Amino acid sequence: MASRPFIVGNWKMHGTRAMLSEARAIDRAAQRLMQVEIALAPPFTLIHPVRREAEQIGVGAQDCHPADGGAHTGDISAAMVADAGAGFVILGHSERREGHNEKDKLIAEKAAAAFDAGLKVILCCGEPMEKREAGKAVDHVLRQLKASLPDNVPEAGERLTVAYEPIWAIGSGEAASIEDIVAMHSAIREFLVKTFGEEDGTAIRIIYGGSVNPENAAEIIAGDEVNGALVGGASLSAESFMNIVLAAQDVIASQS
Ligand SMILES: O=C[C@H](O)COP(=O)(O)O
Repeated sequence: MASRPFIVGNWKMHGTRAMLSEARAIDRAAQRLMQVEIALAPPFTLIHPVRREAEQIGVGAQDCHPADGGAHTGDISAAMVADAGAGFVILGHSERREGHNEKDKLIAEKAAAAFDAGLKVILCCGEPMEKREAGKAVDHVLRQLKASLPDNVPEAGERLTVAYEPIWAIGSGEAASIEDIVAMHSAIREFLVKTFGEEDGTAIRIIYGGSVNPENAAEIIAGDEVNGALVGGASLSAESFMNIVLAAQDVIASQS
């Protein structure tokens, strides 16, 4: 695990302004938990309000369009989310790959646009159950990752985070086993070092997502090559999200 775990709450399509009280509570609690890097990715409509309310935590978007602007009704560019106050964008989430038929090439184009706009990128990858059962999970994830990366990743160690999210673990209440998580993260690390060189390849954070909750967070975050967590359902209440952050803080304390 890295010295400073990265815990990101992905609110998905949840949240109206009533949720701002949760963001405020998370931000207040974050002041006492500086050993953990905390961020929220609310829906587009809440990026600016969350940024205004929360000073200690990172704020990001859940998608962006690959073009700078133009006739794309309903879409939002990377520069627009940056202007709204986002510092990063989550790309390649399986819910976008499946629900919006997003392919690796488009995701790589979105990532290039995000980097150009000065954003950091959390790039998601993960296998469906059939691939895991067929013993092809690692091959599938590495192929997906390779194809979803843009040709140029500026300051990769600092600006790229990889999120490993096995599709079957998302929202199922059934996280992957720690052995499977560590094995996949180690394979991803090897790929990143090969692709970006020793320095950047070891600095890129690899976080795990898929049914992380306050009960399983410590075991997952303490895993080798696990640098944090991408949390969906359990990030919707400040209490459960901060219990995950506290678990990460305890892991750091126990290792120092
Ligand atoms: O982006 C977050 C992941 O899809 C995990 O969601 P979950 O924690 O609800 O399983």
